[in-house]
Amino acid sequence: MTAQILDGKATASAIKSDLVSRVEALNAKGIHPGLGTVLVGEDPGSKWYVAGKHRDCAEVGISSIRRDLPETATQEEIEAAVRELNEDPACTGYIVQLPLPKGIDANRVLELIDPAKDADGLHPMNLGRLVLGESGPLPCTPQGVIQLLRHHGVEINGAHVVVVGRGITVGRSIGLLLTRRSENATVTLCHTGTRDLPGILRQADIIVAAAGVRHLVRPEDVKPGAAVLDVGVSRDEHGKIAGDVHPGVAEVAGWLSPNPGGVGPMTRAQLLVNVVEAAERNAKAAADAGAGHDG
Ligand SMILES: Nc1nc(=O)c2c([nH]1)NC[C@@H]1CN(c3ccc(C(=O)N[C@@H](CCC(=O)O)C(=O)O)cc3)C=[N+]21
Repeated sequence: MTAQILDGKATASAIKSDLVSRVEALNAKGIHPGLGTVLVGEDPGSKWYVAGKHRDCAEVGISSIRRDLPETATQEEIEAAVRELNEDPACTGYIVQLPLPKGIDANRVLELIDPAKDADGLHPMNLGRLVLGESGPLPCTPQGVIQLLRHHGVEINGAHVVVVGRGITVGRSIGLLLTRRSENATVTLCHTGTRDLPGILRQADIIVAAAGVRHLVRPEDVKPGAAVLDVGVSRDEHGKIAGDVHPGVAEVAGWLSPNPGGVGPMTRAQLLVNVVEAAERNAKAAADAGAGHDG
C-alpha cells in the first residue's frame, strides 16, 4: 500500500484563493488588511521565512509592513518596534519572527503584542481564549493541520490523534483545537519522557509528529491506513532539512503529509487567514459602533 498525499501546497492555494475574494470585499468597504513582521538579526532561515510571508501577502492583496532590526538590537529597541506596530492603523496583524537573539527576553516581547493583532495566535490572552472556548486568532500550525485533514476528507471526529512534541507552537496547543466539540478527537500528547512511544503510536488513527527528531516515526510504529503528518524540522548530516517521519512510513500509512510541501505552506496560509479575520472583526466592530450612534 502507498499512502495518499496530504498536499499542503494545493490546499494552501485553495485557502489563498478564498482569501482573495474576502480581501476584495474588505477593500470595497475601504479596509486594507496589512501583515507586519518583526525580524531581528541575519539568520538566513528566518530571513527566508519572512520573505515568504511577504510574497504570500502580495498574492492575496494584503499589504505588508517590515521591521528589520540588526542582530545587536536591544530589548528596548525590539519592544519599541512592537509598540509601533500596535499603534499603526495600517497593520492589522503581525508576527515577531522566532527565535530572537540570545539575551532577549522573548516572552516579554510576545506579551507586549496587542492580542487583537496577534497573527500567530500564540499570545497568552489568545491561548487563554482557546482554553475557554472563546473566538480569537488560532495557532497557525495546529489550525493548518486540521484544515489539511479536512480538505482531504480524513475523519477527525472520534479519531485517536497521537501528537509527539510539547512545543508551544504545535504540541501544546493542538490538543486544545482537536478536542473541541467541533473536531471531537481524542488526543494523546507524547514527548521525550514517554515510556512506550511505539506502543502509543500504534494506536493512532492520526499521528502529528512535531518533535524535531529525524526518523522518530518508523514504519513499524504506524497502524496500517493511519494518517501521518510530518511537522518536524531538523537537519540531517548534510545540513539538509529533514522531517520526523521515516520515508518507509509511506508504505504503511493511508495518508501522509510530505515535508516540505505539507504543513509548512498551511502554516503560512493560516497566518493570512488570521490577518483577514482580524480585519473582518474590526470591520464588524466599526459597523456595530456606527449603528449604535445612529440610534
Ligand atoms: N513568530 C513566528 N511564527 C512562525 O510561524 C514561525 C516562526 N516565528 N519562526 C520559525 C517557524 C518556522 N515556520 C515555517 C513556516 C513555513 C514553512 C514552509 O512553508 N516551508 C516550506 C518550504 C521549506 C523549504 O523548502 O525550506 C514547506 O514546508 O514546504 C517553514 C517554516 C514558521 N515559523
